[in-house]
Amino acid sequence: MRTYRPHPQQSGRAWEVADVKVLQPLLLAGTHAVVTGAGSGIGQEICVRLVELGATVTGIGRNESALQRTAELVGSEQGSFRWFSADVRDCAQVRSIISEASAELGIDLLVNNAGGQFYAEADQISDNGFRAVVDLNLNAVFTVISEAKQFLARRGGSIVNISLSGVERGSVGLAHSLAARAGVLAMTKTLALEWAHLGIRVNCLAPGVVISDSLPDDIASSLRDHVVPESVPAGRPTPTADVAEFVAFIASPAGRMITGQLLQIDGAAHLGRGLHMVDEWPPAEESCDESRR
Ligand SMILES: CCCCCCCCC/C=C/C(=O)SCCNC(=O)CCNC(=O)[C@H](O)C(C)(C)COP(=O)(O)OP(=O)(O)OC[C@H]1O[C@@H](n2cnc3c(N)ncnc32)[C@H](O)[C@@H]1OP(=O)(O)O
Ligand SMILES: NC(=O)C1=CN([C@@H]2O[C@H](COP(=O)(O)OP(=O)(O)OC[C@H]3O[C@@H](n4cnc5c(N)ncnc54)[C@H](OP(=O)(O)O)[C@@H]3O)[C@@H](O)[C@H]2O)C=CC1
Repeated sequence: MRTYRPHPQQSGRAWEVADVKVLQPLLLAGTHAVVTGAGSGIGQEICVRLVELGATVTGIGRNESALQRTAELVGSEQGSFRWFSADVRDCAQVRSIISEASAELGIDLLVNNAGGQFYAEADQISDNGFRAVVDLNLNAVFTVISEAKQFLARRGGSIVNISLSGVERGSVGLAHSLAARAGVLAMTKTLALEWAHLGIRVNCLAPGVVISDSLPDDIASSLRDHVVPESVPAGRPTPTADVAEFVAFIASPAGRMITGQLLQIDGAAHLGRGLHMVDEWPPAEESCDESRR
């Protein structure tokens, strides 16, 4: 099987640095953003960058010490960060937090980033397992958006739903998650239509393989050593900073006509052989023969 490596000219330090900041300082001054899953990984990076660009950011997640860590990471010279601990699947908690955080400020940007799944082939996913993943990655997104709508409508805000690269195709081990994310994509396009007259824009950003600090070591090394070389034509993972910068761009005036879109930030992974997030894929020939008997 062919494996992918980064272009040699791009392997030097200049290309590797996480700092891809291209947006103007204080671009988002005076705006209020709500970010779910703010205590780690992509969500944490988004919070740090939005505050740096001058936004007031409200972060939501379950783990208080993780959210506190994000609060410590954000600078204090530009915007500001406060956080609420909540499970995004809990409608009552979401309603009360969104109202408290946004009654005065309204919402200019909502980032639905909280999400995740386990990896299993479809016949290893129980009804409850399927339901749990759809609850987190689809139903909770609708809940948060519904509660935020009245505050987004005040000044015409923007919604960014963090999706998964490959959402329009398939990837082994992700039937539940891709079903949920495909639902979010359909919802994104529909709300972009329904709410355009309110000035609300709705988009999906779909990272490819992101190896953030929050991943357990064994998963991080499996992604780095197997999934990226085998599945990402660009031969490199997607840095969290690239996702954060694009979220800020979409929220800025430069994004004012961008709505109903899916942007896959993935080094062409969605055009490649697909992700195989389970061991032993394709199955050994014996097991194919076995199943034909
Ligand atoms: C192509 C282009 C490139 C595409 C490039 C794309 C790259 C993809 C890489 C993606 C990376 C990420 O998303 S990074 C995000 C990493 N973080 C996470 O994924 C963590 C979040 N995950 C979770 O919290 C859990 O997995 C989740 C199920 C969603 C929610 O947990 P809950 O506490 O609600 O649920 P639980 O009570 O634990 O479990 C509910 C049911 O799920 C079952 N379940 C749980 N884990 C299971 C497992 N490993 N295998 C089978 N079944 C499992 C349980 O047995 C239960 O079913 P019963 O026994 O029947 O009751
Ligand atoms: N890493 C990757 O390769 C890719 C990730 N993605 C997606 O990007 C998003 C962020 O992932 P990433 O940063 O990598 O992973 P993380 O696991 O670091 O981030 C997920 C965040 O969601 C929060 N979260 C999970 N469940 C809930 C819940 N029920 N209520 C509130 N918050 C919740 C977690 O915090 P807490 O547990 O404290 O609640 C955590 O901060 C996810 O949707 C993920 O699926 C997409 C493509 C690739």
